[in-house]
Formats: sequence, C-alpha cells, structure tokens
Amino acid sequence: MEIDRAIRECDDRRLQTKYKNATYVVQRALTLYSIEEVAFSFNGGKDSTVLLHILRAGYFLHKKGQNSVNGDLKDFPIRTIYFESPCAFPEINSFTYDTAATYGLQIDTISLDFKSGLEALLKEKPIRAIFLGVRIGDPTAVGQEQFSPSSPGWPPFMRVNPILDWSYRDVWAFLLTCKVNYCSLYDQGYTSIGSIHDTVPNSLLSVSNSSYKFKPAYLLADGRLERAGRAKRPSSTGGQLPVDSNGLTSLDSHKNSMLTASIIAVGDEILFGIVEDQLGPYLCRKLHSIGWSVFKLSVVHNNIDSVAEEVERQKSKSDMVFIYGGVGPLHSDVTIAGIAKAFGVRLAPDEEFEEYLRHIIGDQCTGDRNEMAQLPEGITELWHHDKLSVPLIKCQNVIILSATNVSELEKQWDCWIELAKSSDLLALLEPYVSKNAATNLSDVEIAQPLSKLCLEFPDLYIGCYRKARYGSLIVSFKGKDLARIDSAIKALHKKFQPGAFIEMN
Ligand SMILES: Cc1cc2nc3c(=O)[nH]c(=O)nc-3n(C[C@H](O)[C@H](O)[C@H](O)COP(=O)(O)O)c2cc1C
Ligand SMILES: Nc1ncnc2c1ncn2[C@@H]1O[C@H](COP(=O)(O)OP(=O)(O)OP(=O)(O)O)[C@@H](O)[C@H]1O
Ligand SMILES: [Mg+2]
Repeated sequence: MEIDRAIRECDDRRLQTKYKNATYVVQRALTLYSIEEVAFSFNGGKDSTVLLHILRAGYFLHKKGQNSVNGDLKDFPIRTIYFESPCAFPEINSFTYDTAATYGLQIDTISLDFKSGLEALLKEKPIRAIFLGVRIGDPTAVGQEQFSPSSPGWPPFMRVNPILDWSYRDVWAFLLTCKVNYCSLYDQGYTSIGSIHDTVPNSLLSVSNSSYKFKPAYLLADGRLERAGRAKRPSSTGGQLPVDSNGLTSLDSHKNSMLTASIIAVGDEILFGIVEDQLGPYLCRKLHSIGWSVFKLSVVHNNIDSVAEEVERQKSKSDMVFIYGGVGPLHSDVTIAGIAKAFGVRLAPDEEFEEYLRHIIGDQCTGDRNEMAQLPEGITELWHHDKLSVPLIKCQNVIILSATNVSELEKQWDCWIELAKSSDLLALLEPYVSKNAATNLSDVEIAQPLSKLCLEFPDLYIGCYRKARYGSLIVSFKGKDLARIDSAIKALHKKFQPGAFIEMN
C-alpha cells in the first residue's frame, strides 16, 4: 500500500510515530464498529485529506491483520459524507469530487447544516462512529479526545479523531512525504479553509512587495498562525467600554448609562444541593454597588459543553460575564476550556501565567504538562495586582474568578475595582440606592395600587418579597436617584390609610 510504504521508507521518526498512532486509532475503531457503522467526514480540506489517507492505510492494515488484503487504490468501502455549501470555494468542491473518483469513495452529499444533516443521516443509516480530521489547535477540538461522543444536543454518535494530536507541521510533512494531491488553494497561500466569506490567504505568506502573491501553505513557519487567514467571528462589544472615534474608551460618558452583568457558577455540587452558592449573591450586591444591573445568575455543571453554551449565550447578552468554580488542575476544572470553546479559540500555553503559577506551586508541573497554564488564545488578558498571587484573567468580556469563598472573592473584587479605577477595565457607574417599606396589608389589598405605582415610576425597580406567607410584606425601591425613590414612597403612602406602610432601613 503506497502510503504505508512511503511512511516506512521515510526517515522522519516523528512522522512515523504520528502515523502509527493515527492508523492504530483507525484500526481500533474498525474493530469496535462494523464497516456499515462508520463514516468519514470529508470536505477536501488539508486535514481531511490527511485523514483520507490515514483511513485508507488503517483499513489496509486492518484487513492485512485478517489476511484479506487487497491494496487496490479504490479499495475503500467506508461511507464518506460531504456537507456541501454554496459558500464553499469551487476549488474545494472540485477537489472533493475528483478525490472521490480517484479513490472510489462512496460519497453522500448533504445539503443541510451539520446538525440536521447528521440527524437525517443517522435515521437512515446504521452509523455509530464518524471519523473527523479535527486537530488539537482547532477551536472545535477543545475538550475532545481521540474517541469523543457527540456533544449534548447533537445526534448520538462517536466522533473519532485519529489526527487529533497532529501539528500543522505534521500535516504538511505527511502530505509532502506521501506525495498525495491536495486542494490547489493551499499552494496559493491559504492555510486553513472555511467559507468564501471568511477565508483569505494567510498574510504571513505574502511575497514581499506584492499584496496578491502568496507562498504555499507548507512554508508557514509557525503553525499556530494557520488560522490567520480566517475572519474572526463577530462578537458583541464584549462588554468592553465602547470605543470613541479616537479609539479610546470613555468612562465618563458612561456614568449614567445602563450596564448589565451575568454571573455563572460552575459547580455540580451546587446543583446536587451539597453546597450553597454564596459567591453569586455577593457578586450581585457588589455589582449593584457600582451601578451595574445583574441580568442573570446561573449555575451549570462541570462539563465543557455546559460551560461553553452558557458563556456563549451570556457574553452576547450582557456587557460583562463573571464566572467562578471549575478553575484549577482537577478533572472537573473545565471552566477555562469551556470559555475557549465559547469563543471558538484554542487553549494555548501562556508563559506569563505559567510564571505566576510556578511561584505558587513550584516546579511540580511546568512546561508542556502544566495544563493550568493553558489559556484561551488571542483573547486573554492578565490583570495583575500586588495583593494577588495570581493575576485576574479576562477573556474579552468574560472575567474568571478563582475565589472559592466569600473572603477570597472580597479580596479579588477589591483588587479588581482598584485596577478598574486606574484603567478601562470596568466602568464604575452611579451606584444603586434602595429603600424599603413594610406593611401588614395582604397581597390582594396592595396589588392594584402597587402596579399603578410601577407605571408612574418606570425608572425604578419596585419589588415585593415576604419572609413568610403571613406577616409583613416588604416593598423595595431600587434606583440611582434617591429623590425619585423618596417621591415613589410618598406616592405609595398616599394610596393607603396613614400608617399602612412603615419605612425601614
Ligand atoms: C461529522 C461532524 C460531526 C460534528 N459533531 C459535532 C459535535 O458533536 N458537537 C459540536 O459542537 N460540533 C460538531 N460538529 C461541528 C464542528 O465542531 C464545527 O462546527 C464544524 O466542523 C465547522 O468548523 P469550522 O468553523 O472550523 O469550519 C460536527 C461537524 C461534523 C462535520
Ligand atoms: N463541510 C464538511 N463536510 C464534511 N466534513 C467536514 C466539513 N467541514 C468540516 N468537516 C470535518 O471537520 C474536520 C475539521 O475541519 P477543519 O476545517 O478544521 O479542517 P480541514 O477543512 O480538513 O482543513 P483546514 O483546516 O485546512 O480547513 C474536517 O477534517 C472534516 O473531517
Ligand atoms: Mg476547513
């Protein structure tokens, strides 16, 4: 088999090891699942081209083990699926179909989106595992292993990622060593290919003194920059302060505006009812004290997809998201990976952060093995304060708090505010003020007049709560203008008999 021979005959030991491991994953999958139960997700990209040949070689080695080897170029019975899109490059489309013809791929073209397409496919075919060319640097690889069940909310199948641990360099070493065809776009400076709307040649490959000539993809020296030609996903203003025409943020212009925060607690033990969350309520109070509104306080499981889903939702709805729990080296510490997934970026070692960690935990785990020093790439800022042993981590508008109790949180919050005052970290607004009034009247008696009062004072939060079904009911007034609150309380008194409400505080 030509691929197996080319790798055996080359003198690249690293490539031989990568090839051996990847074909082993394929053989394991082919032992676990029948040939009708597997599929290959092929899209003509470089990673899926590598995977095609790894699958061909893995299938050959699998059959060789069973003494039923054929070795024919077109001996490839694994069902191949291609999600066709009108936004794909024509070169990608034609390469995909040409390759299918060369290697006898039985290609199923799907014109739906990934999720619906897979749902329809799995209803029709007995597929249980799908081979993908996902690699560890891809945003979608966060949290995946060589065998990873599909995410919650997706149809059930096993994602098999034989080249998960391959680097950009490994991919090109393989394609060039095996002398196989790849899509022509890679010779025109494209290094990772998405849709025609979000992909341009990688500017790091541009030939000097020409803005439209590019070197081939295999010449990119730093594989970490392979996605430099992919447009970034649009994100919200990121809760960052708005930028004026000079590119400067302005705190003063924000003094009276409304900013919202969301709070996410990551903790199975909170959801199991084993521990009570005290950090969330503390943060609510602190945020109100700097004039921010809290939009949502949620608790999610220690699971990458749960964190990613909630962060993705809240980061676009709120100006700032605070997240705590699930930060550290334990198996359940998935918060940072979840944030990376929500932003569609990979986790990468952060030398500055690693240096801080080394001061605390010594050389116990350093270098590549220090997984705690892996932070979302390209979106992370570290905010250092003398009183903190580890800096605060900010990923665009998501703030990661490592506090595990209220006194630690208090310290982090105070440092955060100090830093905020000297920078544009967080806008400090006019604080909220509140007043309460208590009554022994029943809910029914006060319901109508109170809802009228809410209409008269739409700028205030007027809420009611009671500590017991019977006994006094407390009406609370919250806003930024004390005079307005006093007017609302005066108006409340007027609607009832004198003495029906008593002001508290
Ligand atoms: C066969 C297949 C299976 C997928 N399974 C999942 C999945 O289980 N969970 C998930 O979040 N995305 C899944 N995806 C979507 C990919 O993670 C990703 O969004 C897609 O490959 C687009 O990547 P791109 O934005 O780099 O082009 C799947 C895609 C394909 C083709
Ligand atoms: N439209 C598609 N149809 C079928 N499979 C797809 C499609 N898009 C992505 N995939 C699967 O997801 C994998 C990862 O996609 P990704 O874009 O990261 O890699 P690639 O397209 O192979 O290479 P490149 O990074 O150069 O674009 C692919 O290798 C393929 O298995
Ligand atoms: Mg691609």
